[in-house]
Amino acid sequence: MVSMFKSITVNRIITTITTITTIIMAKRCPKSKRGMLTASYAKINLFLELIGKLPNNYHQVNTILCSIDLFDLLNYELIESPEIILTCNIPSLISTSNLIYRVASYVKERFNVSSGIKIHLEKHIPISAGLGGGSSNAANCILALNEMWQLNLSKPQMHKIASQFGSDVNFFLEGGTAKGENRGEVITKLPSIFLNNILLVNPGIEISSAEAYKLAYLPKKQEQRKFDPSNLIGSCFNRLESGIRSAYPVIDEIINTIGSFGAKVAIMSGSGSTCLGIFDSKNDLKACRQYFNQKGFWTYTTKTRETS
Ligand SMILES: C[C@](O)(CO)[C@H](O)COP(=O)(O)OP(=O)(O)OC[C@H]1O[C@@H](n2ccc(N)nc2=O)[C@H](O)[C@@H]1O
Ligand SMILES: Nc1ncnc2c1ncn2[C@@H]1O[C@H](COP(=O)(O)OP(=O)(O)OP(=O)(O)O)[C@@H](O)[C@H]1O
Repeated sequence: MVSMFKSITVNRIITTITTITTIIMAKRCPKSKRGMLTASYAKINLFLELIGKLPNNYHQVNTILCSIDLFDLLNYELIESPEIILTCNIPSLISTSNLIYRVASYVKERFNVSSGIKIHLEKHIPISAGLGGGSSNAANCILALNEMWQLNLSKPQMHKIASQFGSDVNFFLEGGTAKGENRGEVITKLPSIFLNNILLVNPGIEISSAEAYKLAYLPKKQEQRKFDPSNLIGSCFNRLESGIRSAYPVIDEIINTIGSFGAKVAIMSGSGSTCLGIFDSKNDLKACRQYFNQKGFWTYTTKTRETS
């Protein structure tokens, strides 16, 4: 009897040790994922000032970026064959110039990955619209492939890759609220800025970042604005806005109209063409949204997010 009791106790101890070891091993060596569905969030720029020109001819910026709850969906699936297959609900984005394809090809080659990947992009973020959709997808791809291909890349390694694919990609590796400096790729995380009742309006025109920067006025040092978090609403500003408002009267009209519906902030996001209004009153926002919907413009009601 005593010897039977002893053997049950020993078995229990062995089982417990085996379970604990399995959990520890699983945490250290996560199983390779076969598939993964992710959200790739957009951003708005609450503030963007031009500080000067960099030796590489890019503009030196000081910008405040916030993730918002508008997103594309990206589905990743491991495949045995070594290809990178990209599919998308918008056929014109199925191309080797898509940032997702470029990032995946680069990572595969740089880290000698033998397996392939099938990626499906379901696009909801308007394109060339100042909401960073392509950059967000690129960052999402770096983070996802790191897991799917078990690369164990550190955050600094991922940031190094990100900066090669655009000035906004580094922001999307972090998300939430952040300051962007240099050409935008030097990111400092900031305490989250919570903003609700944000209306996005896009008239359906695409504006490239290159054009927005080309049209911008570079202010002298004493004219440069500063972002003051204690005066958040009064600080919202975009130096790229006035050049675009002159070149595209529809953007000027949208910003004026958003203001006339009672928004406390009415500015352009990033390089445009999306404009945003921040409202105190939900009813004012609804009326404004309805006005632009009737004109056939794309609209979206959103809020800021703590992560990307
Ligand atoms: C407007 C913002 O979205 C604000 O967050 C970004 O500054 C733009 O980021 P992006 O679209 O990722 O831009 P990139 O792909 O890096 O650059 C596209 C083009 O925009 C111009 N460009 C971009 C960033 C920068 N700081 N100065 C520039 O002059 C350059 O002509 C560059 O060739
Ligand atoms: N995955 C992608 N999603 C959207 N656009 C992409 C993607 N890959 C490449 N592009 C190309 O990148 C260009 C800009 O796209 P994107 O939508 O990121 O602009 P944006 O929102 O103005 O970006 P930003 O705010 O960073 O200036 C377009 O010409 C588009 O065809």
